[in-house]
Amino acid sequence: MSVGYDHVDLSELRKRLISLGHTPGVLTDAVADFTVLLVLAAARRIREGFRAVEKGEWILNTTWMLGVQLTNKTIGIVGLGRIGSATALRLKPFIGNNGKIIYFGRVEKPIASSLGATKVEFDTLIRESDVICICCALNEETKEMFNYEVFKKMKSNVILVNTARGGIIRQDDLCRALSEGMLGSVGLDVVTPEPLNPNDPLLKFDKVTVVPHIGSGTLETRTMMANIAIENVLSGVRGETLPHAVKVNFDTK
Ligand SMILES: O=CC(=O)O
Repeated sequence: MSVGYDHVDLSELRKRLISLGHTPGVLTDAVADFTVLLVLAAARRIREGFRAVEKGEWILNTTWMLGVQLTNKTIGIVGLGRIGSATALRLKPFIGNNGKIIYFGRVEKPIASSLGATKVEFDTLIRESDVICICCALNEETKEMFNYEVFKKMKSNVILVNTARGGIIRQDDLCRALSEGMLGSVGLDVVTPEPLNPNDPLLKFDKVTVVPHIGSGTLETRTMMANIAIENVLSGVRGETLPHAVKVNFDTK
């Protein structure tokens, strides 16, 4: 019951002629909402704020706990597909008329032009963005695409949010970059492994917010996903084509 299928061995399915169903389309809004939530949470230091209140470390000082405002900023979206474009659409009012949306990778064409989003090289995106949202699928091309060399090129106060798959970020490199003082703040709904060990080094950085892969976790979306999964299963047991099938390509020649 997921839209992503990076956890399934497609070549094994192909060999065994097993069909694969997934639940596309219905989680776009939930995940896009959640991506915005993480952008704002990271920009406004929500995790540190909660902690300060809980630990009695609330300081009455106007220069304390200052965050970053999104007005006029450049948002970089990696993967302007369904979720990426819904995220960009939601973030557009926050950046205002002088903000910019740039993107790299897959694109839903009509949306990109109506957003006024500009396609750029990956290198440009990571150098110029104030906020980077990872919204692409995990595959051979995107695996560990965010590594130490990439973190080094980012703005020192960049906000990095990943609601796609943990494997797109090389996590050891992220910890190294953070321990060397790089990056502004980070919001992660996806990590490696899941669940993350509570002693994982990633959790010691105040500026990293990790949540437990709940981007699609609304009652509405999970209900739609369940219904799609049920339709897939029923069609499967009846020997019919799955209504929401992953293209496994059973070409065996
Ligand atoms: O991450 C969630 C999904 O792929 O459904």
